[in-house]
Amino acid sequence: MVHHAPVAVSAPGKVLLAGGYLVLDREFTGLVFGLDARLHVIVQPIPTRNGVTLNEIVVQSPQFQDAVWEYGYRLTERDGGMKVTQLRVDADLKLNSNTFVETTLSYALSYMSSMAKPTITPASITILADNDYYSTPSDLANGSSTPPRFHVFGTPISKAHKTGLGSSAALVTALTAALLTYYLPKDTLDLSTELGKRHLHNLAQAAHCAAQGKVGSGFDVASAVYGSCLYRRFFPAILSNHAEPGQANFGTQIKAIVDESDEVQWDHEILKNAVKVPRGLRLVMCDVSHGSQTPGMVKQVLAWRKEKPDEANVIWGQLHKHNSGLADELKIAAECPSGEDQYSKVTEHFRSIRSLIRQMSDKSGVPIEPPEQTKLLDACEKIPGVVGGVVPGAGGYDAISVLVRDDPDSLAQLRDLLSGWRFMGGIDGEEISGRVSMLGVREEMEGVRPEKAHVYKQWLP
Ligand SMILES: Nc1ncnc2c1ncn2[C@@H]1O[C@H](COP(=O)(O)OP(=O)(O)OP(=O)(O)O)[C@@H](O)[C@H]1O
Ligand SMILES: C[C@@](O)(CCOP(=O)(O)O)CC(=O)O
Repeated sequence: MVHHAPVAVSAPGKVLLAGGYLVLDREFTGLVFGLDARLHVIVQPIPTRNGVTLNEIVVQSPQFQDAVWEYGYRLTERDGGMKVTQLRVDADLKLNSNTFVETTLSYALSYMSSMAKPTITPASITILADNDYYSTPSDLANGSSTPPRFHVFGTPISKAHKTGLGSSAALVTALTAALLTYYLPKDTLDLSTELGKRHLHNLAQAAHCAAQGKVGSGFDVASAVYGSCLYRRFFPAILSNHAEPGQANFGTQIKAIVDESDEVQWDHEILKNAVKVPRGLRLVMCDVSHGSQTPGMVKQVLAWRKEKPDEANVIWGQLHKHNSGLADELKIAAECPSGEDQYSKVTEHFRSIRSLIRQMSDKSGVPIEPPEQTKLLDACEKIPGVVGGVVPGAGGYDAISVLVRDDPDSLAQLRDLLSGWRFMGGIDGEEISGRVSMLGVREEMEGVRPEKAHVYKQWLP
């Protein structure tokens, strides 16, 4: 049997600071920051134990309850790729499945078996998420005890309160990268090269879209692979017409999608050099606990744009100008600091973006920056060290992002404001209330990266 050495890979979370909704259209770009909250995946040979069948991959996420998923895999006929099936399931299959893990396994194993015919040996996979992906109990959040490296939440994943940092995109990316690194020789796929990263990106986007059941802009997977960047999306048709794992020709199709055949070419753009944060500033993410995201926001905004293209396109154009201006001014301030008021243009762009987002909210009827978030952002802006803030991504009641001077005084003032804040809002006629907490995350430039597997020893089976 081929013996593979254990591998570990991590991928960052994300925040779409500017370009929500616009980035769905290839005409516009999104300013996306990778965050230093990472999703870690470790792959190792399966420990021998009774009952392990030949082709078995066991995945576990030890921070959560009932988070062990066992899969069998087999190469299918008619070039259908590798079929991955959950084992030992019973009546509660629905409760205990993990679509993102299962789909990523099917896509990555199918891609690999369509190429150099590597031996897919049984493996044990462990997923570990940095604590900020989920709201932690208050003793962790207020810093009264030293948080463990990986907090054990003790609930099923479905019950954990997500903070919106893109856990599924980071998971799919880190899992895909870990599987490729574990099973393929370095001369077939090397993630430290541009080509290796591009193949990872294409495969992770395909798996993430399939697991989500929709083709989004893909900014979250792009930043999980490449880190902070200015992102222009891919043409969606590249992922809307292929077979599913197990169906005829999936093997050839997924290989063409990942390696890019003559007919299949990706046209996304990743501009890493366009994104900088001046030394002395940092991004802060504030989680609105008990907030919730109104479903269908994207659908409703796009429906409004379709119905009133003239009205929407004026706002889209102005927003794009300020989104790009924000990225440009941050870069200028990072590269050539220019005295005390060096951030005044950055602040102006933040204010214009917020005002345009509120117009978008009014006209589309979608609470992208709802009044409660307006109050919170206005209060943050009054703190002297705050350069600006926005509702990131799709907006709504989930979170706000603030760019602030990275000094203890400014951060303490922001933390004080947030810890005393009581959030009251209404979603679809339902009253919600909650607290706001400052997450420990900040921007990070680096995307996916290899880690040392032995570091995770105490959390492995
Ligand atoms: N630590 C984990 N272990 C195993 N699976 C996980 C883990 N974190 C996330 N997942 C998978 O990702 C799913 C959550 O994906 P979803 O897209 O709803 O959240 P998200 O990516 O964090 O959201 P958002 O895009 O709003 O930031 C979970 O249901 C699970 O399948
Ligand atoms: C609204 C949208 O542009 C951003 C959604 O961002 P988030 O999931 O709220 O971080 C959708 C997308 O880009 O796929």
